[in-house]
Amino acid sequence: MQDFDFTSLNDVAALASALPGPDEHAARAARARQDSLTKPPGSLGTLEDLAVFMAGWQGVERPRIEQAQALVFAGNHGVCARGVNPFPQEVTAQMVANFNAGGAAINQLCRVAGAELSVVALDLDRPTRDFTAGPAMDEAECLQAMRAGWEAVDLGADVLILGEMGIGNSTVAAALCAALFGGEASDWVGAGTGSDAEGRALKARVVAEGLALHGHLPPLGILAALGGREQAAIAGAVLAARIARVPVILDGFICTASAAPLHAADPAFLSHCLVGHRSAEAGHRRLLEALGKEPVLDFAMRLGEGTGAALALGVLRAALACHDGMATFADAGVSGG
Ligand SMILES: Cc1cc2ncn([C@H]3O[C@H](COP(=O)(O)O)[C@@H](O)[C@H]3O)c2cc1C
Ligand SMILES: O=C(O)c1cccnc1
Repeated sequence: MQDFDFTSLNDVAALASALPGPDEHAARAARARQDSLTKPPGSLGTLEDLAVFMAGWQGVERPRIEQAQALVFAGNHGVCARGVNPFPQEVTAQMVANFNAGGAAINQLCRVAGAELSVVALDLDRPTRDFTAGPAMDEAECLQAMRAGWEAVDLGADVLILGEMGIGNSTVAAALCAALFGGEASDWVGAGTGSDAEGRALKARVVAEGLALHGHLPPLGILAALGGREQAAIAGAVLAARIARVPVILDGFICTASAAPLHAADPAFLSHCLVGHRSAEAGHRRLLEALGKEPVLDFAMRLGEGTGAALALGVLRAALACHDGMATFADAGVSGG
């Protein structure tokens, strides 16, 4: 893959005109294989669609997952000065230490699902600016974080799982969604780590202030002005994977919202992305509708870190095991319908 110099957000948006598509020939061959396997056609439902999706992006009839990369990006947010976060901001760095020690939920789920986890902490001691006072990041800061995400991607991976850690970022995600897709601030605000009704009302007021300042910007301008470093890094990783045709599993509300500015710039940017689960965070249902994506799982989870995406990797592996390992009617001597 050619390098990209990240000199302007306009250049990033312009990448949309030269994106490689999935391999339609491989996808058709995979669909035909599904129809030849020893089961009534279509009876494995979404497992069949997942296998065909993977075949298209990997460009082979029988896709494999030998190397699954999981990336968790962490960042800190100036908007925490507004009191939108029940937990203190130090928890971001403390959780990064916990990830590195193997003690978080994402560590266990990656181990079970067979994904190799890397954590990328982005300037945790230098939070972004409070978006109700000005842009959270300027263009150069946003591009730098996007580049960090891009460079973290293993282009040889068979699938990429994305997650985030950043105290206060449920407010950031709500602001991104409201600016990109419209509606009231309160439509997108949820409990996050446990904000009560009063806390959620404060979050909605803060998001509305951010919208009034930055809501008019183009999608990637919105990412810079309302997002944080881990949101920009997730967008950069999604972009690198898209260009290298590495399929991606996004996580919950916050991870999906981080990729949403790319969708708003051009929906083709996210055509290689599955969403691992529907988070219990209030805005995720609405966001998935805006993106036109059905999640793999709906498990009432609302943690972040990439946990829902890692869990969905197990389903993806199951889909490929059936696709690859099942006998055809001809092989097994089973009579067709
Ligand atoms: C111990 C702990 C572990 C976490 N792991 C993910 N998050 C999640 O919660 C945060 C967003 O919620 P809010 O906007 O309410 O701060 C993010 O860091 C997200 O990844 C966590 C939060 C906590 C407290
Ligand atoms: O769905 C998410 O991404 C989420 C929800 C609440 C808190 N942290 C993350």
